Amino acid sequence: MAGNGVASIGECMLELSGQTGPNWRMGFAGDTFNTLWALHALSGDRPATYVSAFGDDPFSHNQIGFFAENGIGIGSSPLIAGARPGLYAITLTGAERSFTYWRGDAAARQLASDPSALSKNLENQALVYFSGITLAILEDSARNTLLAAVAGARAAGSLIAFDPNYRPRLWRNREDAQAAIVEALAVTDIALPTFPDEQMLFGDETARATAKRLGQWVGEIIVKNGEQPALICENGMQHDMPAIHVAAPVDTTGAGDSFNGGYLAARLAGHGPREAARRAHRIAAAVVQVRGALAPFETLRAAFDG
Ligand SMILES: O=C(O)C(=O)C[C@H](O)[C@H](O)CO
Repeated sequence: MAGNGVASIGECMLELSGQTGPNWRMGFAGDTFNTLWALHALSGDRPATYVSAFGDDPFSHNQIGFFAENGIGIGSSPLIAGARPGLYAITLTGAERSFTYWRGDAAARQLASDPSALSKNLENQALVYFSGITLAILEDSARNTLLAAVAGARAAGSLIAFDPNYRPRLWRNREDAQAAIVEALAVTDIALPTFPDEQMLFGDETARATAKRLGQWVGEIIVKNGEQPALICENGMQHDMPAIHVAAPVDTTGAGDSFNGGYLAARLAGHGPREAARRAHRIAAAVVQVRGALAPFETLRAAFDG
């Protein structure tokens, strides 16, 4: 029987954001963590676990401390001697973000190094979330371990949610990314792709084409498309859900991840896909108005409740 918890699997980095002159603000972020952050803010009664691997340096300690202060645990995730977190910096052109990474030897790459710890982390979860970035940072055999653990959680009754989140630079080639993402979709209940990513990776011409392709494997699909409407597909029914126009966005980092967190929180709370998408759009609109990927819990809660 699946339990009450929510777990997200991946890499949380050190984040440099909000550059003003030579000064940067350091925080913690990473796509799957950003989603868990919003999901946890909006479903605080559910135990939240960030499933990854961590180092033993001061930055890893601070990172785990930051999670704990905000009510997010790390379960049985490995702590690896001598390892440390990855780092990324946000550069803004207007509000549009681009990222520079230092992450090649991050501890998180070893998140599947202990298969039994990984499976244990996925026990008693109402929902397990992961992304294409989670897949991309793993060696082939570790990726197979991850997908087997996710399939095990699904067989035990957890709902599995997946965002293909394509980062070309993290993959050896396009074919590897396509194959791994299709394998992940085969164990997914709710897919949350972004149209421009799917267009880049699979050549889809429209969001509807993306939904049709993913419909081979997944019953519930939400195709995000920035400021364009999101396309919701559930059991063959399709709806366009308009996004919210933000007059003065400051930083688009984490908007899609936070949308996912809002959508999943709403679905877990019993809302249908359309109401979940409405709330998720409000969450994304709130997140583009703060610097960095994470908005304060109160901001997220106010947006969720409308
Ligand atoms: O790009 C990544 O791997 C990140 O996780 C950094 C950002 O937080 C993320 O991309 C925002 O979606």
